[in-house]
Amino acid sequence: MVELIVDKISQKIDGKSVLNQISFEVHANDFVVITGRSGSGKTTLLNVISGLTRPDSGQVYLDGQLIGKNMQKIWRNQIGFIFQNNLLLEKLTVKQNILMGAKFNKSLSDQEIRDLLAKVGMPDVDISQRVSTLSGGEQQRVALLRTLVKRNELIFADEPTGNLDDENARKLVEILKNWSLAEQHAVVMVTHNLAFITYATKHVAI
Ligand SMILES: Nc1ncnc2c1ncn2[C@@H]1O[C@H](COP(=O)(O)OP(=O)(O)OP(=O)(O)O)[C@@H](O)[C@H]1O
Repeated sequence: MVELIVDKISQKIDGKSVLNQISFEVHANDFVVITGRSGSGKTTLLNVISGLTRPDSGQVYLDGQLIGKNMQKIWRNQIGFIFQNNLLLEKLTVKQNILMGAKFNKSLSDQEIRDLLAKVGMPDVDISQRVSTLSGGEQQRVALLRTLVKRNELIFADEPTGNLDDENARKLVEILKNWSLAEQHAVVMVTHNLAFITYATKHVAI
């Protein structure tokens, strides 16, 4: 079971204090929601806790190990990422895009892919159609599945609902939340949408 400890992270950018002594812990099943106004430092914090940038002070530990260099192996095995602009390969099909995630783990049968699509409210989609023919909300759900099939114990999501209308945004967050509960996995989600605090096991306001 994954354990992430964020310990007194502080960061200045251009002399301005962006993060000030931020601490929280993430355990299996946690759904951590990080909120803050635009420019408050949400993405900066996510970059620090995922090891992309070093903080001015403070530490981040993943399963007792200090996060720092050599993160690639950890990303592949333990951490999945979801961003606002998930880059699907537009010329490839729904199935091919989802399998790109699965290749890190195991391959999936067509029926398993259809079952996954049904779970995210897309039971009738043709898995051999190009993703470019799907709506923006559908593409975002395919991108979410591509990450989920990697079966990482921890997912970092940076404004994953950014391009979606309210209804589709809520659906996507519910999928993530249900996945976290069902698989005992953890999610750290950055959002400016305060409505999503209701899904949180922990709320970090910055
Ligand atoms: N590379 C950089 N160079 C200069 N300033 C930066 C850089 N990256 C971030 N900043 C500044 O740091 C602050 C925090 O930025 P950050 O992107 O973390 O905010 P955010 O909360 O994610 O914002 P948003 O919700 O608008 O995406 C902002 O004032 C931003 O202008």
